[in-house]
Amino acid sequence: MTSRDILELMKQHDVQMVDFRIVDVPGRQHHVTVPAAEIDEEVLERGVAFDGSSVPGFRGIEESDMVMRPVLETAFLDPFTEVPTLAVSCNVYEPSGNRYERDPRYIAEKAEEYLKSTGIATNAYFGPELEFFIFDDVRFDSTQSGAFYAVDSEEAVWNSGVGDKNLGYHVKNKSGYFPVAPTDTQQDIRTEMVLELMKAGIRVERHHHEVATAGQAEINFRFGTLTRTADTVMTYKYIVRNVARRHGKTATFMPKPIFGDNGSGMHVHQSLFNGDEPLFYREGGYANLSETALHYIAGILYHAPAILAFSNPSTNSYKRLVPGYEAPVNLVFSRGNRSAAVRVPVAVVSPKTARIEFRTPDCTANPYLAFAAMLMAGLDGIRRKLDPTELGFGPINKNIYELSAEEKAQIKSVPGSLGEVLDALEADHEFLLEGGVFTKDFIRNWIDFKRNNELAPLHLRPHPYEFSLYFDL
Ligand SMILES: Nc1ncnc2c1ncn2[C@@H]1O[C@H](COP(=O)(O)OP(=O)(O)OP(=O)(O)O)[C@@H](O)[C@H]1O
Ligand SMILES: N[C@@H](CCC(=O)O)C(=O)O
Ligand SMILES: [Mg+2]
Ligand SMILES: [Mg+2]
Repeated sequence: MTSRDILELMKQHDVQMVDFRIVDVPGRQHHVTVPAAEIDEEVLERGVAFDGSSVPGFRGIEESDMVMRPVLETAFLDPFTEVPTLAVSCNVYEPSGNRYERDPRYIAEKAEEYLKSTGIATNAYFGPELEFFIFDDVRFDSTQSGAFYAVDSEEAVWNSGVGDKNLGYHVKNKSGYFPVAPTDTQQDIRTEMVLELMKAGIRVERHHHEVATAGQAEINFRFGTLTRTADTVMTYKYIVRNVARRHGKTATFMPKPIFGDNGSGMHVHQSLFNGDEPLFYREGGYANLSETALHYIAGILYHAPAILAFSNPSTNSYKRLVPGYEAPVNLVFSRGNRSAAVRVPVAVVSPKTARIEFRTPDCTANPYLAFAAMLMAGLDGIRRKLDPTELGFGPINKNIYELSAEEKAQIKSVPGSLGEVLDALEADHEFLLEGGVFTKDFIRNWIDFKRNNELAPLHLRPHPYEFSLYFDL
């Protein structure tokens, strides 16, 4: 897409505002809006200035002038604004014209460049599956679970069956995976989300209710290249949240909003291709995987404690990674098995769909950083020819939650806290520095940011559940 195409698109849709968006270091979008009358080819090329000192994770106040420059192929008509507005993702530049080293999008692009430079493959494909909850209301209730108590539509249906007003079919509370309406009350809102995603140019594959008893959803879209897929994740979250808001509801991607129910993950399917040639398939290999795929898996599992600092970067992430809720708790790989950190989907067995699924990540990840970190770990596995079995990562074909104590003792677990993974990243990050993809400054900044802004403040605050445990002691 060229600047001229954008100007043409603006004319066609009577666009009155252009919304320039960047992603901060933790993974939130920020924007600056410019009237269409101010937009010409030069502005689209040069970008717009902004104050970098106010963006979380960016630089200090002493050197705050920065520029956001649009990536034209990311443009879409924003369905949530009152006047026609074109939204576009941007790269961040220094006033000197250099790319800004802490821009997450730059790190993602560098990872793709690095992949090409290794000669291993030309493309890495990523297919993330984002799960989320749609709540009617979010309240605080320390007696329920010692946490925020979220009210969802299914529960509202359940309650509507109580009392003498509802004389019709009494809808029972949801159990199991994906029962049809009226138990599933969210089909229409998911469909509306899908239609908006499609209008924004995202190729949606399907949507469904997820396993949680409360209103949990999943909308799957087609895999793509690393940076563009991370762009899609940002647009997806924006659209999902704003369709929910349109209905007076709240969508959250928090990994474990409800104690005792399934959490929300962002499993990431991955494969490497050399041009058109898929590199992860070998008929007759374990789950029809090639040696390259096995080395890639070994790299991911070997560096998992460090990768999790990017793929599971919140204190809440570790409340999801517990047994019994389909979230992985062990660092092993397995064909078909959903209790393993790396699953090899075997339902589709063609060379083009041969892929691995890393199930650990969740949506609190900044997708640009998490995908880049996974690719770097997988490539390190390929470069060093790591063997997942020699390293003790399986394969395991049983339900890991149900292994005996002796069998479990042989298996490594995923780390249990944000503190642990930040320590792991501090000790293991050389593989991320290859090709200058991540910088030492970025990793230092990330660890300090997470420790100072999330871990330490949480540690200092009395937790609601402590009231239930200790208030009357
Ligand atoms: N070769 C490939 N490389 C990377 N991703 C791929 C490839 N082929 C398919 N995908 C993507 O993998 C994802 C598969 O999602 P799907 O929901 O089927 O996975 P699943 O793990 O079986 O589901 P769930 O975990 O919800 O049970 C989709 O985003 C799809 O586009
Ligand atoms: N919600 C589960 C995954 C369910 C699934 O396999 O789709 C998780 O936390 O990862
Ligand atoms: Mg799912
Ligand atoms: Mg999955």
